[in-house]
Amino acid sequence: MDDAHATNHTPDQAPPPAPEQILKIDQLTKHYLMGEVTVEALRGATFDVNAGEFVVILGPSGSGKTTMLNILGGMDQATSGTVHYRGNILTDFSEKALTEYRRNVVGFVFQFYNLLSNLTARENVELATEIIDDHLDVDEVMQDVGLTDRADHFPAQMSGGEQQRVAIARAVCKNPDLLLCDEPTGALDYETGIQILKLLKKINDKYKKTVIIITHNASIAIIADRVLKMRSGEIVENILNETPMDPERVTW
Ligand SMILES: Nc1ncnc2c1ncn2[C@@H]1O[C@H](COP(=O)(O)OP(=O)(O)OP(=O)(O)O)[C@@H](O)[C@H]1O
Repeated sequence: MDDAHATNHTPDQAPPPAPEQILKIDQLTKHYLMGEVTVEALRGATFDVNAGEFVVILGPSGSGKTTMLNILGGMDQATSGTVHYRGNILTDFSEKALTEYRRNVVGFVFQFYNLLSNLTARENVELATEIIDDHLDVDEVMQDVGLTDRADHFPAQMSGGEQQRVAIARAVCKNPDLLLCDEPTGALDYETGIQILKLLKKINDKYKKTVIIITHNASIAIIADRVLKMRSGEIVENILNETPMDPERVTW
């Protein structure tokens, strides 16, 4: 090969780096024993998630979405199969390692907010940061979620959408690697739900957090980078979306 060929690969022409994998889920099963009956909540679910992706897991009631999210969040144990988190085998973690994982890696957003009612919005967010060394700035995150003016209000003085914003601020402020959201718009009206989806997209863009949303609402899928469809404990479709839409385009 002559010199001209040897310099063929300029930085401009170099192929883009392979996406960094954050989660690798392989043949995951979860069985619940209910008296004599075994409920198979997960039946060999298999998929990967790349760092920074906005993922929507879609499925009807009972398809195993919450079970999946709880295992990915280190809150439940799989029956068999593996979950790798950045190359570490989460499904082999000790209780101590799982506690660290829940504390430092995962931010959780629940359908019904789960705020402490005797603390203000700001105090709810601050409390979550107290156990974290490298948390984000509380004021900046309160501003991101549009709640600077409501920071001193108690949950009972706030609308559902505002309470969900506090819950998102609380999860994001921990500076987690993974933001796991269980039906985050499920308890909200349409307009408020869209605002919450916009906020989650903003967090995904600004802080480069990997966001996973589980929902039965198929309309939300258009905003995702990756859509995973679940049925009866299995991933039946894994769709990469090259052109995710703005949440304003979602209708239901
Ligand atoms: N703790 C439990 N004990 C026994 N069975 C359970 C438990 N948790 C979930 N299941 C069962 O596992 C299956 C999957 O439930 P899961 O909550 O993961 O589904 P889902 O897709 O999140 O449903 P939904 O959208 O209604 O919340 C269901 O049949 C459910 O009844």
